[in-house]
Amino acid sequence: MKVTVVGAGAVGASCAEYIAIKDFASEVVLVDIKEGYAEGKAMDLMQTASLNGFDTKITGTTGDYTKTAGSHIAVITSGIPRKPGMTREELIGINAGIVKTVSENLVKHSPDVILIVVSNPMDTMTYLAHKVTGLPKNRIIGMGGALDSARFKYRLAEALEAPISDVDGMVIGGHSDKGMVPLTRLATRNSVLASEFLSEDRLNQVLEDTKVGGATLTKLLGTSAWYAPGAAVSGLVQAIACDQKKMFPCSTLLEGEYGLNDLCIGVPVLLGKNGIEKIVEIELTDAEKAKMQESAAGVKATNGLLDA
Ligand SMILES: NC(=O)c1ccc[n+]([C@@H]2O[C@H](COP(=O)([O-])OP(=O)(O)OC[C@H]3O[C@@H](n4cnc5c(N)ncnc54)[C@H](O)[C@@H]3O)[C@@H](O)[C@H]2O)c1
Ligand SMILES: O=C(O)C[C@H](O)C(=O)O
Repeated sequence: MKVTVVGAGAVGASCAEYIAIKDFASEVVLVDIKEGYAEGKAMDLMQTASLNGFDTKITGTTGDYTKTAGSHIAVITSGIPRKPGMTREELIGINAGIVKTVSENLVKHSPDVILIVVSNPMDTMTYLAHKVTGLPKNRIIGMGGALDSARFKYRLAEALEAPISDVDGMVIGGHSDKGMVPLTRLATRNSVLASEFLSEDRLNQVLEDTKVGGATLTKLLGTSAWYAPGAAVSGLVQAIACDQKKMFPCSTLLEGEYGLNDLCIGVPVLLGKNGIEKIVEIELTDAEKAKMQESAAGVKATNGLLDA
């Protein structure tokens, strides 16, 4: 199983590291535009192999896509991250051009590839990848909900004063400060609804903290986060590589599902060897449906900037 990761920066390198540590891929190719950078990151990571006990071979290249030929899965993390005070949507001007060129290059050398889009604004970049490659919808996956759900569980565990392994929860909707829809109604501690333990106010606080999870870290770090994003991507890659049929909220092209059309947005999907093998439609309340509609309107407004 060959995996390419484009962008050897914070998220790309973290993602490559988690993939290698989990030791399910034979090969990871890192690609960057900065001369020598991907080669350097690959060498540094390979020097952790004997320490961390993995056999995955990691190599790096400065923009030579022939080295990515025959990739089963490719992750796109190339692009600029936001700085404190910015929104993800403000990155579109620079990142759209990068994601377009990178997607074209990847598909040219690996026509059967499954793409995982990470660069922000992620839902719009996933939609753009569809437009430029024309790949079937099961083979283009946007990563956002897996990360947002991990942050939701972190905040739930904090509020419940419970170990994280005790809690479960999911975030759907757009991967943006305003567009996320954490499903607090369905959050649980060991199958018991979180609302049995937490007041409505406390659950709302969990919801609000989750939605600004990325912005909170960006303020602390001066750039956006990478450990949890890298881990979340590696989870999606593993689910596909190992045909796990695992459920994650991912950004996918909707054609009527959830009453939405012609956009990519986060909904639960099953991931296996074919990429997105099923979009899971769960029954939402009227309030949750309204939030999804609002979130979709935000994503569509950003998509509209692609043509501008
Ligand atoms: N979807 C998510 O949940 C999520 C999570 C974290 C970060 N992100 C996004 O991922 C992107 C990367 O974040 P980061 O922190 O790793 O940034 P970074 O600056 O550390 O790394 C980005 C890398 O991309 C490279 N790059 C730029 N143009 C390229 C091109 N044309 N081809 C190949 N490489 C190119 C840069 O040289 C750099 O090394 C940002 O857009 C960020 O907003 C998304
Ligand atoms: O917050 C960001 O800009 C990066 C990423 O989307 C995240 O949620 O960590």
